[in-house]
Amino acid sequence: MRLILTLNAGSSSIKVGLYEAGAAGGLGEPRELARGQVEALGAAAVMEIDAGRARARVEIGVADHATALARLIAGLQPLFAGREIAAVGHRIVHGGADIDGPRLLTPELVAELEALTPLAPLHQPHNLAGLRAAMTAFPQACQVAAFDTAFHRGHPFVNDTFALPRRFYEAGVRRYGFHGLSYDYIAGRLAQDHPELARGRVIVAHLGNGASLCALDGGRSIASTMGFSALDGMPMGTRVGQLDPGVVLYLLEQGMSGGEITDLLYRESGLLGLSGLSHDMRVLLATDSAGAEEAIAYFTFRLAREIGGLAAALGGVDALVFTGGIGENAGPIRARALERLGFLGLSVDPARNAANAAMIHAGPVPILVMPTDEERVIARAAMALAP
Ligand SMILES: Nc1ncnc2c1ncn2[C@@H]1O[C@H](COP(=O)(O)OP(=O)(O)O)[C@@H](O)[C@H]1O
Ligand SMILES: CC(=O)OP(=O)(O)O
Ligand SMILES: [Mg+2]
Repeated sequence: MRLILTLNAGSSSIKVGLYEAGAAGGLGEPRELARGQVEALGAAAVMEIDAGRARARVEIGVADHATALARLIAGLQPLFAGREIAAVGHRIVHGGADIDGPRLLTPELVAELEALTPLAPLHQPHNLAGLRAAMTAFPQACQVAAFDTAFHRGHPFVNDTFALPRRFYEAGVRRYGFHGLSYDYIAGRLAQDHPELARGRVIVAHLGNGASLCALDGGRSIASTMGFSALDGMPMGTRVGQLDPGVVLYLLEQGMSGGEITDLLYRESGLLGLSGLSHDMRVLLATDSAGAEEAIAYFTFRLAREIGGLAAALGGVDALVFTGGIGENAGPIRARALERLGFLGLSVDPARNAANAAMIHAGPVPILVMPTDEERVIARAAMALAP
């Protein structure tokens, strides 16, 4: 059986997966052998992976993604036990306006993806660092990209554009949407486990370090809260979310540089900026301080607003799904946002919500908690495209 490695180099975390391809010809499901993750790079970063008979413990020990990814791939070798990696699947956050599915990575495509780096400065360089490390380590393997943006490329024009002069849309200034691998996985799980819901109007809230929501109509994305970049919509761990562009103009006039504003909006804002304490929702929920409370109040208020907005985009809501680290685990956050949404038929069962049960609703509209699995979607793409 052919081995597939998946790399998901996010803004601060790195996730890897090791799979065995299913039946030849791209049929069947990849079989998961192992997975590992580091939440944050840095001196203390260590990844431990257990693949049953083989284990690896990789001391990453650095914050820079290129070195970290090269060390990681070298350290994973014991897991492969002399077997060849047939394909490496990469999460690539930005695929631009035309890419609507996974692609084999060619030098031309890599150059195009490099040019998109300014649109996703927290992700694209790391994704491409993973690609370079994998090409060096596995020159014989085929390299496949699975894109966050691809799942959203069918949005109707009103959800794909800004009201700028039309030439900007033609030049690629569009609402792309992200987290598409996660939404693809959830749409697939819904179709399998709840086909009647999957045919309807479903709002999916992917709440992790990055956070966005997606409106699914019959399993297809019709709108996302993230736009041109992975900054828009929900406030996130360190990203600002929705912001009046007048603020950016004002900051420029005040003498801040582009680089300083980028740092402010991507790295110093969101939960961290509002609380003055931490980007991590677990820390905020466990802390009794005015800053933590205000950050949680803003996050849950915006979450309710975004759900209301997407319900309007869909013309109603037949189910709501929570996923991502916060969505899957933070009952108090779900409950607080849902307090405002009874008018949509969304209300929560406190006991099931506290237990992170698979279904947590008390009202007429199903509310589900579903673990996401971006790695599996990447592995499926690699398996389908590897010759
Ligand atoms: N029990 C929990 N309660 C609240 N937040 C949690 C909990 N578990 C995880 N999280 C949050 O989930 C985030 C990570 O989510 P994840 O989807 O793994 O993020 P990413 O893939 O974007 O790195 C962490 O920053 C943490 O704040
Ligand atoms: C696009 C995005 O925000 O990704 P992540 O949640 O991995 O930071
Ligand atoms: Mg994520």
